[in-house]
Amino acid sequence: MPAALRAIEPAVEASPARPVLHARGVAKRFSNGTLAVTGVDLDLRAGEFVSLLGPSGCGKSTLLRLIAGLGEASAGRIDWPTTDHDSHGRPMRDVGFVFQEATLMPWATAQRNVMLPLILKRVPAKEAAARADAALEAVGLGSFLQAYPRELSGGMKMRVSIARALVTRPRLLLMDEPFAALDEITRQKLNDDLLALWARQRFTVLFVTHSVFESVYLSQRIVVMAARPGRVIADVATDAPFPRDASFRISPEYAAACRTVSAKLHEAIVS
Ligand SMILES: Nc1ncnc2c1ncn2[C@@H]1O[C@H](COP(=O)(O)OP(=O)(O)OP(=O)(O)O)[C@@H](O)[C@H]1O
Repeated sequence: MPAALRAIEPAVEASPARPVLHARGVAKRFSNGTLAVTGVDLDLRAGEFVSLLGPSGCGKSTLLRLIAGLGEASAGRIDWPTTDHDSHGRPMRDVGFVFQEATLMPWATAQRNVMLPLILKRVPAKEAAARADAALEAVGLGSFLQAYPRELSGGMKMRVSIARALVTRPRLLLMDEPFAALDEITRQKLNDDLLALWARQRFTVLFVTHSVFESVYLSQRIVVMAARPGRVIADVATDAPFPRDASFRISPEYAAACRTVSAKLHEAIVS
């Protein structure tokens, strides 16, 4: 296996049966009284690509943040059945997070940005640099290691952000509308490149989007949420085989899956 791929190999073997996350009855009420999500059940298995789809305000980001440990659930449980626990019995969540904004350090090169999570884990600088270079190569930025964010396009910045999230080989990659701010052509290219990377590495992905088309193109399962209060109303499997490419986008199978998911999204909006 080329070094670039080995460097961001996931810590978990891809196995469709191996559970990564098991959430039951998860609720979050904020201090102002807003019930952002309630009664959420969600299972993720190793190597799965799952999308969370729903209208604005249905609690997609809140759920992602709870899974990442960036906030406590008000009720319910989020278990990590195959994850080690620390001495206080807390799960070592081991997630990578990609936000809608690339959130790069503007004063640092692409390489230094991607090294950051490794440096925070006290990985020696030389090893961190080598792993950052390999991760950047894997997202197609091998020639931009020393570029600063201001020298990169929006799509390239997002690639750096993905490399930074994957460089620690997380058990679960959480992506919160990562491509929403990009133009359609760049977005489709990044969809393709993300799928190609996922096919090689088989990390587990939970991907938040507003787009039916994006969710159907990328995912094996689409979890549809409704708002007020935020809750899961459907879990739709998309059986089309991988790899998926431009021909899938114009296939009857894709159109049919988009219709099914659109109908669920419509239910979510009117419910
Ligand atoms: N920190 C907070 N304090 C109070 N209410 C919040 C907070 N964060 C989110 N909310 C509310 O919780 C609900 C769910 O918000 P959330 O951002 O999770 O939804 P979303 O589906 O990700 O929305 P969008 O698609 O617009 O990003 C909304 O009503 C939102 O206003």
